[in-house]
Amino acid sequence: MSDYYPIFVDLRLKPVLVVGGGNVAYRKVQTLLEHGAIVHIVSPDLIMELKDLVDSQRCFWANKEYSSEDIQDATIIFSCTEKDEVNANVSIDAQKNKRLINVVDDPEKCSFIVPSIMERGDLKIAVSTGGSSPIVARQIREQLQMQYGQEFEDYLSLLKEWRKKVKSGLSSEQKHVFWSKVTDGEILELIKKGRLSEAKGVVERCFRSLLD
Ligand SMILES: C[C@@]1(CC(=O)O)c2cc3[nH]c(cc4nc(cc5[nH]c(cc(n2)[C@H]1CCC(=O)O)[C@@](C)(CC(=O)O)[C@@H]5CCC(=O)O)C(CC(=O)O)=C4CCC(=O)O)c(CCC(=O)O)c3CC(=O)O
Ligand SMILES: NC(=O)C1=CN([C@@H]2O[C@H](COP(=O)(O)OP(=O)(O)OC[C@H]3O[C@@H](n4cnc5c(N)ncnc54)[C@H](O)[C@@H]3O)[C@@H](O)[C@H]2O)C=CC1
Repeated sequence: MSDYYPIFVDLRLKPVLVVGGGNVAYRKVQTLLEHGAIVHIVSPDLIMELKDLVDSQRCFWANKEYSSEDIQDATIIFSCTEKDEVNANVSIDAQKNKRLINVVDDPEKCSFIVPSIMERGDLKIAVSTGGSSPIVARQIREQLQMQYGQEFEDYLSLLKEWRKKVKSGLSSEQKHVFWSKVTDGEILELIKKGRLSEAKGVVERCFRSLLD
């Protein structure tokens, strides 16, 4: 049986607790903010980068050591301290309260782990080694970034634009022909070469030819 079930969670406006104010906490906070979470940090100190985020009101900070009541309504909790005992307490409290918990230096105490992620518009790829080697997860993410370039952003938004029209305007057989044609590589190649309007024209013509 596999340990971790992967899902993509909508964290926009959801309260998330981060315990600790060092480099690892900073890395987790950055990704959380990029995904719209409301981040509450509890730590007796913060590295400068986190202090800047607090000063610019991008997240909240309680300047204190962690205690059980800090959990409040956080749906997801990250324990990012260097102290085993503190991390263990946060993990116990989180599990008692049935919240999801990530303990950064002990996969055994985690109910979830964080993958290495890359985005190209609507394309999001998350890579995990199940904790076996975070460095390998990062290296694979870097390779994927080279393989899937910026062109995927325009490519996917163009395909998305057509989804509604195709859904209501074509039969299931025609749909199959349409999607096979527009995803056969030609459109992607044109976008990659910076010829987006030409690519749009090819899609349009493909749609029309199916209606004839
Ligand atoms: C289990 C997990 C728990 C969790 O954090 O969720 C975990 C645990 C640990 N990481 C450690 C070390 C490092 N981790 C990184 C980086 C990343 N770590 C991330 C995730 C995870 N790390 C989860 C498993 C992911 C998986 O494997 O699927 C990434 C993917 C995501 C993120 O953090 O946002 C992010 C790369 C993001 C990117 O660049 O894309 C680097 C720096 C680097 O490599 O750049 C180092 C230093 C080099 C080294 O020591 O390896 C240590 C040892 C600490 C020690 O020995 O002191 C532990 C503890 C242990 O394993 O016991
Ligand atoms: N999962 C991951 O991605 C990685 C995990 N690690 C591990 O993560 C841990 C943290 O690493 P760093 O951020 O570099 O450490 P750090 O020492 O810079 O930061 C630890 C932070 O925890 C705070 N803290 C300590 N006691 C606390 C308490 N009682 N309540 C609240 N906050 C408290 C400290 O004040 C400090 O801000 C280390 O144990 C390290 O081995 C390291 C690299 C990557």
